[in-house]
Amino acid sequence: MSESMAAPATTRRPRFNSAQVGTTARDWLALLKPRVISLVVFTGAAGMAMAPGHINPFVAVVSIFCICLASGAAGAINMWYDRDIDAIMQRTITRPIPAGRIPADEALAYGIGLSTLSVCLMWIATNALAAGILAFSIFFYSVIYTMWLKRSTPQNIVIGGAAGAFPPMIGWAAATGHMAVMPVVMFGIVFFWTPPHFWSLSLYACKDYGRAGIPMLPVVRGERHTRWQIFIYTLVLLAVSLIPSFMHLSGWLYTATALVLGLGFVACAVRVLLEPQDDRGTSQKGDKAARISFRFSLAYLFFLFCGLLADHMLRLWMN
Ligand code: HEM
Ligand SMILES: CC(C)=CCC/C(C)=C/CC/C(C)=C/COP(=O)(O)OP(=O)(O)O
Repeated sequence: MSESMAAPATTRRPRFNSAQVGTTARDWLALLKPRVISLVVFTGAAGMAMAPGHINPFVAVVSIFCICLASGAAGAINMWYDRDIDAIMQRTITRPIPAGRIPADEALAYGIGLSTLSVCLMWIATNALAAGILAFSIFFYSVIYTMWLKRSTPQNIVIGGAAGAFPPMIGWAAATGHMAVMPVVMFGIVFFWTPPHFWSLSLYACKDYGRAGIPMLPVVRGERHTRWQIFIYTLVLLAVSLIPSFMHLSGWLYTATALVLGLGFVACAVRVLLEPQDDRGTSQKGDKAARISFRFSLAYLFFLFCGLLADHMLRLWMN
């Protein structure tokens, strides 16, 4: 399959509004990709908690709420734009727009409205830097990743992953009004975590992406190549995760956490690499190793940032 692919034709539906189809609150919530938000918000809160000085608790809660709103709003714009391919893929066919429970134009208005609200509220509650990075993250995910990269290159999530890596920087900026090395390192960790996170899933969602014409790595370069890329990126991630230790930004507790989790992730990647497969690299075990690697990726990021926070608190307490 070529790297530059035409977007699939948009599904045509009769015009209707959400009152006519009995849209529920659950549908509006689903548009925000709430489970993804939970981890995005946690990384943003971690960036804020790592920052020096004291942040007013009310401002902290409002800032975290803004990251939550922004991430959800970007997810809604993503679902609006991707409604044609979401209607083709098994994994996404029951989403509110392809299932006909929310009209596409209402989803777009919702996404734009929440985006505007989140950025304005962040600016009022904190500062221009935090609001600016928040606005840029929404733009990066909904326009650069969703509308451009996702349908045009198998490197889509490597570059697009930057969108999801900004929240620790947003949290830090909200607390301090400026940037520093630590939030940039946290950005780097999430950035290099994204490829093994997503490519693990893409190995078992490969047929769906192929059918929808999306040039994800296993569709374009094959599953064997993707297995190697997952392995290489987990090694790079292990190295990047140790930067806080080498730069004396964190202590032994974080170093031990990063080593244990990092080696665990590398072990998952080795299992993905060595899983019994046919000549094309397709698993003969129902993609068990890739499913484990995807689940481990979520636990990895959560516990790594827990380790960073625990280490930070321990050092504050010791001093
Ligand atoms: C461009 C970057 C990313 C891509 C392409 C990506 C892709 C995906 C996909 C396709 C899923 C499956 C969703 C489903 O089952 O419908 C998923 C799940 C998930 N992602 Fe990512 N992801 C990215 C970045 C992130 C980031 C930055 C975070 C958080 C820091 C994150 C957190 C999660 C979580 C928590 C889930 C599990 C959701 C669930 O249990 O349903 N992802 N991701
Ligand atoms: C503050 C802020 C704006 C943060 C943004 C956070 C962010 C970029 C999250 C990305 C999460 C995600 C599920 C991407 C998948 O999109 P996809 O379209 O490839 O996946 P899909 O096929 O499941 O829709």
